[in-house]
Amino acid sequence: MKLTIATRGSKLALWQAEWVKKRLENLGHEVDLKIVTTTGDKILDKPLASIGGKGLFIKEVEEALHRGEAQIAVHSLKDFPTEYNKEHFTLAAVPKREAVEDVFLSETFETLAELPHNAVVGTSSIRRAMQLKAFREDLVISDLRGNVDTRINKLKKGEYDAIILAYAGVKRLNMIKEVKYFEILDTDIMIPAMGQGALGIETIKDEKVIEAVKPLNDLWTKIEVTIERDFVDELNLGCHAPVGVNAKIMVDDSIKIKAAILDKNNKVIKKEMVVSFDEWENAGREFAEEFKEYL
Ligand SMILES: NCc1[nH]cc(CCC(=O)O)c1CC(=O)O
Repeated sequence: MKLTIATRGSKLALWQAEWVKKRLENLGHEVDLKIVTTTGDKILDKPLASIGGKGLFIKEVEEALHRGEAQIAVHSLKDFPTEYNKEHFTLAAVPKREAVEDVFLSETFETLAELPHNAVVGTSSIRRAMQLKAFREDLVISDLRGNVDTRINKLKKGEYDAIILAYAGVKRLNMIKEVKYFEILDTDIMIPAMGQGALGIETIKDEKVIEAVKPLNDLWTKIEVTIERDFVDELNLGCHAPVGVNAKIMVDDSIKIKAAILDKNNKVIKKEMVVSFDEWENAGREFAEEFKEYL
């Protein structure tokens, strides 16, 4: 069928929309892209958490769906709020997740541990900042906004000793080679954001459209990200809040969940839980219970 995908215009968003377009075309559909500019794209001088948090990269894209200009929106799942317009739209498919980790990038230092005392690390994410500080109290966190390519250019200009980004985004844009040193950060040190590394394919509530994108869904990824999203939702936190959460289905089918939050005294609280596969549906909300007393 004829389908239009609404997407943001950043290089990463376009790469992701093109990725979905190609797969839908392989399934025999005819696909166009419709590019939309969002509030999150326009305001580049403030940390995202300070401009209202939830849905900054979503609103204008959903408006294009409302106006009938597109039936599908492709998002970085990480930026897709747990509370969205479920009356009109649905998260119809989550493709297989890319690398979930964050990555350390530097022109001068090989690893995070080898950074000199008081080194300046660029990130505007409180999730990353709180975990960096927990790992190395001396590190100086400096604001860094912009698209993935903009942030890497700022690193190369020498404004930071290192920066932290989602590995998935850097990989998709094939930009690892632009930077001298990179280190994939173990999720024990840097717990990723909910849904990090995964795409969210949102559609209008039309059976034909939903059926068209369903083959792109990866059941394992869907289960992992559902646990992560339930966890964040249960704690009433947005996607720009100080919360890291990662669920991973292990080779023995058990599920390992890790999370870190910032408590009311600005201390990082970190816990891990292992559940059996058949408990996955309640796992995210149950795990969240263990964090409620700290918020
Ligand atoms: N917050 C912006 C954003 N949204 C998704 C990604 C990367 C790709 C992904 O996690 O799927 C990024 C960049 C980053 O955090 O480095």
